[in-house]
Amino acid sequence: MTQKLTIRRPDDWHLHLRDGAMLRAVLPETTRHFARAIIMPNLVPPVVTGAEAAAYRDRILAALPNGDDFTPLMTLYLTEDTDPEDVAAAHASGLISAVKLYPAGATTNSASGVTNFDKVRAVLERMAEIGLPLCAHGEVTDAEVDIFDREAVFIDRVLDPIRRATPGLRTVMEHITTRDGVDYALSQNNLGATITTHHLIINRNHILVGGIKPHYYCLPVAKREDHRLALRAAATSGDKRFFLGTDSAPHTDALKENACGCAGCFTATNTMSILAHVFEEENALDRLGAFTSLNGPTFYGLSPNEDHITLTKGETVHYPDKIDTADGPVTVFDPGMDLHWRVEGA
Ligand SMILES: NC(=O)N[C@@H](CC(=O)O)C(=O)O
Ligand SMILES: [Zn+2]
Ligand SMILES: [Zn+2]
Repeated sequence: MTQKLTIRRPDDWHLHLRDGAMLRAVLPETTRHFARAIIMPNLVPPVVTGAEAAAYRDRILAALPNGDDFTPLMTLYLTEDTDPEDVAAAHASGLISAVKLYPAGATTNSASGVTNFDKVRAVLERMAEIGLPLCAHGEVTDAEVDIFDREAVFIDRVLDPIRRATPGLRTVMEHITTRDGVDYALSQNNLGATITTHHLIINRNHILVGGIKPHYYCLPVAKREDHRLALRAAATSGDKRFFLGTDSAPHTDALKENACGCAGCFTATNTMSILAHVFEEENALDRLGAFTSLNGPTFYGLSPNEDHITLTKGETVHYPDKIDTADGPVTVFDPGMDLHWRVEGA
């Protein structure tokens, strides 16, 4: 008997679409399955003002494949010069859904991020007043902190102090990668945590054993197996604090397979197949829809999508190894296993 699973159309609560030729090449990979996505603002230069977010939204809409129904949910990149009034106006007009915090230097295109958190106090307080969520890339950047500890240290030194100092600030811990992240999320209210597809699949051995695998390198870097298991338990638990943010982050092969390779895994293409596989392994197929389609809208105060998708299990599903772009090929994340779930009609 063919196994079938029908869920509400999913959304992606953390997505990098880039711009120009890359945007045009990767956008269909997301809009094929997803109805909405939180669009990351780490372009070069970053999307800082409401006017810049409006222009970026227009470029995304102009690049949409014919007939695809997709809503980009825009974000602003928080800098030490961000104007609370501009943020509030962008929120009031319905243009933006969140503000993104990058500690300066933490990840790809984060040079304009925050170093001195006192300088963004007024913006955070305004956001708490108006109910606008803060999405945080949760890693400290101090040279003396080991890269595998940077998420846990961020929670203690930055996130928890911000939340105590700004009661009511709705916060999303983006792409959590540790048991510490899961435990902190479970201890809080008014807080969500996105989990990526790839962090449910890989641990740090996948990056480093048998030769360095640049296509498994992303930030926050994958941690040891115990942390991956904690993420799988959280994602498949149904707990409303956890939802999908693929963090699908395209970089060309030339930039990944490089002496100083870029961080980011490109998972838009095969994410739904991989997630169905993971949830089936965890005996949690009945909770896939909560993770991909219900918990995110609940956190962001939106309705779940009205329409549905159906996944069927059958023969091995083949995805392209690479997506062609005018800038060069982008490698699709390899989960290292055969996939059998496919989204019907797509
Ligand atoms: N996750 C990544 O490894 N890379 C992201 C940035 C980010 O989400 O931190 C990117 O923009 O390439
Ligand atoms: Zn990030
Ligand atoms: Zn990201």
